[in-house]
Amino acid sequence: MKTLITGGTVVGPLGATPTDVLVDGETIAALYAPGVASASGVVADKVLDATGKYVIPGGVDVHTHMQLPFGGTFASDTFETGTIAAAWGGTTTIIDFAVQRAGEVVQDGLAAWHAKADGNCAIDYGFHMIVGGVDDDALKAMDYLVEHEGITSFKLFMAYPGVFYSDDGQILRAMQKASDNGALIMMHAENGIAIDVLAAQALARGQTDPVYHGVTRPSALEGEATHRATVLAQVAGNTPLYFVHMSASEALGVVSAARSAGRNVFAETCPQYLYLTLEDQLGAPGFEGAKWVASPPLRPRDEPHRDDLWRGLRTDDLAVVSTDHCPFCFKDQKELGRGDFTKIPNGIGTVEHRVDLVYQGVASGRLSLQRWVETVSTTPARMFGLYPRKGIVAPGSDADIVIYDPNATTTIGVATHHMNLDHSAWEGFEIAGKVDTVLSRGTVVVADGAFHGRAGHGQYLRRGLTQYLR
Ligand SMILES: NC(=O)NCCC(=O)O
Ligand SMILES: [Zn+2]
Ligand SMILES: [Zn+2]
Repeated sequence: MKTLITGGTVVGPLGATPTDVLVDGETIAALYAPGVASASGVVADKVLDATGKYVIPGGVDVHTHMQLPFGGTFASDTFETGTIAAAWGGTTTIIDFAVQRAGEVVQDGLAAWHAKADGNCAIDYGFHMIVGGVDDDALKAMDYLVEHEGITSFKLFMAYPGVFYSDDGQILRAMQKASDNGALIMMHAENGIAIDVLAAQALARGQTDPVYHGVTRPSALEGEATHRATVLAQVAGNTPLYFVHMSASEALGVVSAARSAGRNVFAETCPQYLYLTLEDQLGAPGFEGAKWVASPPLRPRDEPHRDDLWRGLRTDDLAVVSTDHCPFCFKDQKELGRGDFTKIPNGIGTVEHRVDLVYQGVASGRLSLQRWVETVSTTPARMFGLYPRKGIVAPGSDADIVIYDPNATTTIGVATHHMNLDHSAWEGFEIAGKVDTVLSRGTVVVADGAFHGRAGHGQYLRRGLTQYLR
């Protein structure tokens, strides 16, 4: 089956160029200057007219938590519902986090994630591994996963004592292992020990509302943990280090300084930290703010975090925008924390909206077209060993393609989204631009306002080592 995409402007890291794209089967076969394909007699089974639209590589969301058991419940999107929602939003690859908890065998945690995901995903998927219990066996398993399972990134937590938390010694040992086997260490950098003290003190004062989740996780404690992790990575042998869901100016400053010193230190942020605030969302009246309880928390409106994060995206100090998609319904899930903010399951659902939300940076003049594509697709693919199979519109790459209409508009809301979530953290957000058509490995999965894909189409991706080292 051959598909010719005509009349569009292909956007990639090198710029935006009017180009026709020929897809043959699951991959991109050729790129043509406008009109050259028809003049040279190229015959296709299907023609997609992309006139006036951008043709971009499918989005790569490297931070999702489908069906994650967390906070006494499970993230509400399954691999099926979450990947269908992702496809609607122009994301054609996710990397989800398989989990090993302290005392568990790492390979058992991985098998549990395959059991949830295999045969159920509508788009391609890979896994990182959360190592919740760094010990001799887990360290050995890290080698095994890199060599045999295509899992080349491991998340550690300086937050959540008693759940996923690693102490500095455990972090150092895991970093030493990654220095040896080439894996990337992903870090949740918040000082969880200090945060637990602040949270207990707030509760003792009767401060139980969702906003205190933010108040008790100050940005300085993200900055402190970020600094500590960069020092530990240096001591461990200059381990490549990637900070997840960065929210704070202090943390970004640490990353900028490390990068200026030539270190292999990288970071992602998420749309919630670019747009939403502690006062406007987390501080909503009553218990409403629970919808936006996530860690790190939304930051105060009058502090410089959001502007700094946008600047970081421009300079590549922030290389990636992921979602940290971890949805919990308001009813019965977020409500577990009524009267005690520490019991509100942490997480926000955004997997469907990332490509649109970052495009708003282009629409508002804060980000170039190239940086949009780099931060949502090309760099995540390179960072996590998927390039050039993913992340670029080029001959030989998987035909994961989004036709994006910059002249259409959409409004986000629970009535129209496809995530399994009874509210939207983005309710009423007006979006300039719209995902028009989505191809996943050559198959049209979204077109004409309808989903044409199927659960089970998505393939497991064995990943190589990071390709983003300096
Ligand atoms: N971020 C969040 O609040 N929930 C998901 C787990 C994590 O990434 O820390
Ligand atoms: Zn985290
Ligand atoms: Zn996460």
